Amino acid sequence: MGGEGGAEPVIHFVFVHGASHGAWCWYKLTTLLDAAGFKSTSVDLTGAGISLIDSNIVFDSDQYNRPLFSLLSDLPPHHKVILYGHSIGGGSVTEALCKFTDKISMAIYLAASMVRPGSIPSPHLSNIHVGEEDIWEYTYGEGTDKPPTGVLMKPEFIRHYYYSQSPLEDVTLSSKLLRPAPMRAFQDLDKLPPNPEAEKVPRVYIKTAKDNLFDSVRQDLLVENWPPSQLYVLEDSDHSAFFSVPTTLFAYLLRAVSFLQR
Ligand SMILES: CC[C@H]1c2cc3[nH]c4c(c3C)C(=O)[C@H](C(=O)OC)c4c3nc(cc4[nH]c(cc(n2)[C@@H]1C)c(C(C)=O)c4C)[C@@H](C)[C@@H]3CCC(=O)O
Repeated sequence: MGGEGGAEPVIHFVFVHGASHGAWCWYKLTTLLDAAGFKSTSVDLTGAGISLIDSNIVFDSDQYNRPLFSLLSDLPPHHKVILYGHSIGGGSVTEALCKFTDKISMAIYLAASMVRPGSIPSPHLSNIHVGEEDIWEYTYGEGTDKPPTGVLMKPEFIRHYYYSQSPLEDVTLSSKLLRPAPMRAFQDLDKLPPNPEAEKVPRVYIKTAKDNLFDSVRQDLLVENWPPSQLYVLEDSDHSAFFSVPTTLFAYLLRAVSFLQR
């Protein structure tokens, strides 16, 4: 899996965050993995985390995903990784799966967008609609007469929708780190041509049962439309399992990858 040339192949996880989040959100899970001897890398997509780019000038999914694509294209020959995406980060995972199929041994989707390449995603899959105010705050980087360029959840809704079951310290920290997400980059995620080779890579879906943002019905719909090889349910998790149930998430991760070694 790792193929470093040493005695034991290194199992290497690559983590991809969802909207407004960054590499920082994986700190609990990567601490557990590193302590257990695995290799883990968390990326900041363009305009997220500590990326120096303003998300209002991220125009498409290729630009948004570039840090992930660079990481995958720089891997040594025969080195494969396990890609792990949260929420809309699942769209980035699927794009990477299609572009770098031979670099990926497994794709794991955590409460994530998992849409089969070549299919037309149902409009019911997402509750987030461009320009609607409600729980979202929009940024108009090109003027108010143009479509919005950025989107961020309003502070008063963050606890309920992202982190209802998570420790308060994580909510406090996240509230300071969330950044507007690049609307235009999301609009072309999940619009991929069919890719039979990418479909051969094993996929795992992890459902979050106490999720106030991406409810069970819509997660089930994704799973039904593109059945994964393994399905797990985190009964006590909100949308952000990396904060609310990190140790169960770690255990499921180990169980999921144990199927690769058989
Ligand atoms: C507004 C347009 C754009 C979009 C934005 C968006 N999607 C999510 C967020 C934002 C700003 C979130 O905050 C949440 C997330 O990543 O949390 C960390 C998002 C989700 N998106 C999902 C699925 C999903 N989204 C879209 C489309 C868009 N999202 C717009 C283009 C699709 C498709 C294919 O159209 C899908 C399948 C979930 C994984 C989460 C929760 C979203 C929800 O409850 O609706």
